[in-house]
Amino acid sequence: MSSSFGSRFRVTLFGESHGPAIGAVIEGVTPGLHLEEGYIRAYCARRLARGAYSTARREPDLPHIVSGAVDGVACGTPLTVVIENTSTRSGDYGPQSQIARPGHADYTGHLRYGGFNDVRGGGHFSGRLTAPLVYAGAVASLMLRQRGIAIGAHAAEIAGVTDTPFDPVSVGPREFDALHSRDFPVLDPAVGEGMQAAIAAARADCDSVGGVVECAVTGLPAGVGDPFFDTLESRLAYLLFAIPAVKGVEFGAGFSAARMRGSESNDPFVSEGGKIRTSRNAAGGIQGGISNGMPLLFRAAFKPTPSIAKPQQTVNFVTGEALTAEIRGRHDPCIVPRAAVCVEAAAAIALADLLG
Ligand SMILES: Cc1cc2nc3c(=O)[nH]c(=O)nc-3n(C[C@H](O)[C@H](O)[C@H](O)COP(=O)(O)O)c2cc1C
Ligand SMILES: C=C(O[C@@H]1CC(C(=O)O)=C[C@@H](OP(=O)(O)O)[C@H]1O)C(=O)O
Repeated sequence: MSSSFGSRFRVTLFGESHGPAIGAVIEGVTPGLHLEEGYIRAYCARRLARGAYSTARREPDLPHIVSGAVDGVACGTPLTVVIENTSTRSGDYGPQSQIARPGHADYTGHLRYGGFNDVRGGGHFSGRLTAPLVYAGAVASLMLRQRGIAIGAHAAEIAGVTDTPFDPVSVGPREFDALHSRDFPVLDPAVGEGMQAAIAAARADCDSVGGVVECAVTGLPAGVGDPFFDTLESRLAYLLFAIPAVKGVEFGAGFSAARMRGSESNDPFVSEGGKIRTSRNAAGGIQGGISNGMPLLFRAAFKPTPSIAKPQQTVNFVTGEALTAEIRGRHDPCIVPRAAVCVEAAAAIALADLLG
């Protein structure tokens, strides 16, 4: 069983998409931390379904704190947050409960839990579990903010439409603030229009599209991370791959470094006012698994949403009968716009755990 992560900042997720509630138990919160309601509300709101590019399932996702805080101040003891599921429509899953939705976790979940898993809405596998993940990320971000660490993410690519990338050397809180104030998380709003048109076209075709989230962290001191098994990349990737539908993670130049020469991939060192920096940042701020003081930069690839209305070949995994699946329900035609904050949250949790 592993719905828990971390040792110094530990997050346990619980619940299913169509149960009464989902939530998190968060351990390692700094005693006395002010759980700023406005900050946490705005942070979590970035994950809410909205516009024509999200699922039609709409819920306020109000966090109810049931332990670990008094009058909005963390006690330091386990902080438990409960978020009600208020818009379930389980009838969409009744007749298809034994049908393996291509791309979803119905079949593997059935194998892993001997058929006792809650299949409604993907149960514990659902992207819905990112609501408490994001709440925990908001708390972690408040802790990181006290250390001058800031995190921002944007939809770098959707259906082949690309946003302006972060400047790998100078990216900072100014870009993050702009992103956090926008409904659609892109640096260039005109690009966002193109992305939304591509999502609408896929939806009209009973299909879905994927994309890439780019994330940056600034203010992280040099020297964080350990070889071999606790490298900064490993710790971040571990959390990023917990987000449903993430299929690839790269740091800095990532896979494109495989096509560079050493002279392009190496970041020249410079000394500025007694501080050592690099004049480029192909390393994404990490060398030898340890932060070098430059912005951390990484990208997470999201596959297209698996539940699509287009007829697909599959089987009933109990009887073995061949079927054509025509999936009903309220699904995101693209996960990426809502997932940018999930990537920020995953990074915040990983870093809060590393920094202790
Ligand atoms: C924020 C978010 C929303 C998602 N929305 C949907 C959805 O509406 N329909 C769906 O089939 N999958 C959705 N997913 C993805 C599935 O949960 C995921 O593909 C599934 O659990 C299988 O896991 P895997 O893709 O990592 O193998 C969403 C994921 C996230 C992070
Ligand atoms: C509800 C959310 O996302 C859900 C994630 C999801 C999935 O299969 O991952 C399937 C859909 O839910 P359902 O089929 O149960 O209506 C999405 O709406 C959410 O993110 O809050």
